[in-house]
Amino acid sequence: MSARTDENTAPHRAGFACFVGRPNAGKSTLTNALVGQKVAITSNRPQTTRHTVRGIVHRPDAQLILVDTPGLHKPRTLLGERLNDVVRTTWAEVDVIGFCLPADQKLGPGDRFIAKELAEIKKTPKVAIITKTDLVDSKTLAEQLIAIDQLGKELGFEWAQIVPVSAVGNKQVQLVADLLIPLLPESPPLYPEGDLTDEPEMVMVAELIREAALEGVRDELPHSIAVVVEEMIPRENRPADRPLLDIHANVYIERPSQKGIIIGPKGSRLKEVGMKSRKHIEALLGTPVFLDLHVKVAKDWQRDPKQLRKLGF
Ligand SMILES: Nc1nc2c(ncn2[C@@H]2O[C@H](COP(=O)(O)OP(=O)(O)OP(=O)(O)O)[C@@H](O)[C@H]2O)c(=O)[nH]1
Repeated sequence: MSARTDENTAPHRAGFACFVGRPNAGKSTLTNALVGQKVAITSNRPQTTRHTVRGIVHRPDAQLILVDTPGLHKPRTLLGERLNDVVRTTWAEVDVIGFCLPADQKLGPGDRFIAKELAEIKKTPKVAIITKTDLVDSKTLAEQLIAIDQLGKELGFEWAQIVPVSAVGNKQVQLVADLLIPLLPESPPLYPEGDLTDEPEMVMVAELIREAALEGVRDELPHSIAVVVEEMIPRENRPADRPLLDIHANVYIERPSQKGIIIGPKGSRLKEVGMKSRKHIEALLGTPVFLDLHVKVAKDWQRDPKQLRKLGF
């Protein structure tokens, strides 16, 4: 199959891009805005994107496959080290890297740490994406643009582009895709049209539950929650026009003392987590769902290689 769609038009391009940046930089939100459907986990807590989730932007002349990675950070646990490995492996494999920097925060040591790592990946074009521009005035934005340009120069490389965007305010979201696409190789489409993600459904369902469980919990909890979907089976003997999918999932925490926080008074919080995530799961899978959630303690799972494997890391 030729990469050219027509002799007079530009060649078809297809390839992989990943967004990097420190926790909370807005990577997941931008991925969702570009793909136009909720595929990556977002939350106002740092480091919630554990799995590599791909969203696909389909255009007549291009296919942009987005790989959403966890934030690179100083590893304190075995989980932290594994996450950083995932990030580096992803960087080395993609066609273009989008470095997300929030407009409302001055460049800090965290950004420099990532930028230095990026400078090591010489061959891959790097686009600086200034996120959350709705939070700042034009003067602050201009200063950020200059600072980012300078950062590249200090580290000995040029950004292929620097583009400001607001995923929440829906400003310049399409422009981000417009600028990334020319940096992709000429290639026919790599995925069937209409595919939004190739993440296994069970992992995405687990992410949705985890996202709901993270909402409004205390600071110490986010890194201690893992969700595993044990099974998803269509309920038997349902009328054809009223199917029901039974989903059994376990919410893992590290210490018995965390159980109360997740479950809430008389189970009220867990019920809410179930209701909220069920809505998202039904939207994702397009079928009514019966969600059965259990909270389990997996002692110190972040430090235990066997548990990590079991929980999918
Ligand atoms: N005002 C505003 N807020 C944004 C924008 N994009 C993201 N946010 C908020 O910033 C927070 C973090 O966004 P995420 O997309 O989860 O950030 P992330 O970089 O994926 O975070 P990690 O998964 O922790 O690496 C959330 O509360 C978002 O709602 C934006 O364009 N404008």
